[in-house]
Amino acid sequence: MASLFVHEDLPPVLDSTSNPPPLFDGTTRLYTYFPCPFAQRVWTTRNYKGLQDKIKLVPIDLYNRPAWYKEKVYPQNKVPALEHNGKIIGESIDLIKYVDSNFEGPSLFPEEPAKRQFGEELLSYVDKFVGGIYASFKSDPIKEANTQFDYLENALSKFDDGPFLLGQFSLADIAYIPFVERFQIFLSEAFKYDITAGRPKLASWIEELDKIDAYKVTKVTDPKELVEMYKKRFMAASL
Ligand SMILES: N[C@@H](CCC(=O)N[C@@H](CS)C(=O)NCC(=O)O)C(=O)O
Repeated sequence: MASLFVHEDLPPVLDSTSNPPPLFDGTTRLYTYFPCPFAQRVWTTRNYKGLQDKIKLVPIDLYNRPAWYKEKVYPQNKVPALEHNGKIIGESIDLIKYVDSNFEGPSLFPEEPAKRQFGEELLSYVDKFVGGIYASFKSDPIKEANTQFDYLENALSKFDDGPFLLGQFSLADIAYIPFVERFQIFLSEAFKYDITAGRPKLASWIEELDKIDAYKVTKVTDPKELVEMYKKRFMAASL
């Protein structure tokens, strides 16, 4: 089934001066921070499944957080978090699986056992992919980027019935793309490294993802700000 995405106006961002929403009133809420790649995974999943009316976005200003968020919503004080059926659930990979399994809309995980198995493998590997690249900014980003993006290029060869990691668009693509998007910007800007050079499957994967509105509306809006943030956060010692 194709995406049920519909365009929407984004709600205002809540900060330390904002009142909490009427918590645990039966509304399902996704607490988010628009620039966060982890939260972006859940936002994209929600959009693709057409759940704009069922899961309300509650954007939080992470740099000026309302005290009630930690006290009353999510003691871990991170995003994303989902308020659903009187409970708060966190962790983006658990959440994209949860939203896919517990809400209506097109399924984002295939039925075929071989695809399910590889999908789980990709979802287990994603922290290594992300962590490896983050850690390498202080040492040898080119070497690590070669390893990690070759891994993706290789993974994209596994199924040839579509341009995505499991053939059709799935949770596996949603888990990786927010980070690939950011690494593409940063590696190009800071190291003149083009992640798609010599990787045709990766290039067409990104191109196809860019055609999916549910993802497109969640993309980085200010690449310059991202580059500055990455420099400060991951390369501070070398500045
Ligand atoms: N493992 C978590 C990571 C979430 C995370 O680190 N979110 C960041 C924003 S991108 C956050 O909330 N940081 C606030 C903090 O750590 O205080 C997930 O996958 O959801």
